[in-house]
Amino acid sequence: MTVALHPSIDNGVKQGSGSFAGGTLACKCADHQVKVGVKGDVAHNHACGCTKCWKPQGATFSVVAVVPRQNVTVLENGDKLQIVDPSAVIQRHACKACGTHMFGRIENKGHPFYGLDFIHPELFQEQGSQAPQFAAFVSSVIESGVKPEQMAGIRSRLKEIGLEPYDCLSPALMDAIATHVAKAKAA
Ligand SMILES: N[C@@H](CCC(=O)N[C@@H](CSCO)C(=O)NCC(=O)O)C(=O)O
Ligand SMILES: [Zn+2]
Ligand SMILES: [Zn+2]
Repeated sequence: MTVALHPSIDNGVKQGSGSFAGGTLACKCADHQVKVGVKGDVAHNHACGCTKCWKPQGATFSVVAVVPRQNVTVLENGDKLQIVDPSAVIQRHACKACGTHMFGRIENKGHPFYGLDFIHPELFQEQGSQAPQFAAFVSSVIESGVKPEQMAGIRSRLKEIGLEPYDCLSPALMDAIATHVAKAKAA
């Protein structure tokens, strides 16, 4: 049986249109859905194995991407949003009724990713946003109950669908973080 990672990638990674102009994210409630508008395409889309990112029922990984925070607007039913963990670096604003994370925001102005919000592209009502590019925090799925002996199968399935597995972020993002830290130290 094929290893299940996340419903949006289990049948293969669908490439983005390359011209996604943005759209609306909707939560999983049957009515009074929380709706969040996003301008423009997402960036650095990835599968994330960490315990903090929201996953749909039964998924092992989340699929999460970033957008400039000024491109994110709560459109409807914002009164249903609450911050999951105010002490986390990424403050995830989730629907109180269905638990779906609508956007994650970094409020620490010194953080390397300050200015970017984390969103889940599968919640777009529209098609065509950037496809996942890699898999991050892969070893962290063990913290959610995956057995260590399942990891070889998970990593090989990720590679099979074109998502290079990393146990932190991708080298490009880790380099960006280190560059920010080095500049902050030098200042
Ligand atoms: N092993 C931990 C890792 C959690 C973690 O550090 N997650 C990253 C990536 S989230 C999106 O890529 C992170 O930056 N977290 C900050 C935060 O969540 O506030 C675990 O699995 O919990
Ligand atoms: Zn909801
Ligand atoms: Zn994560």
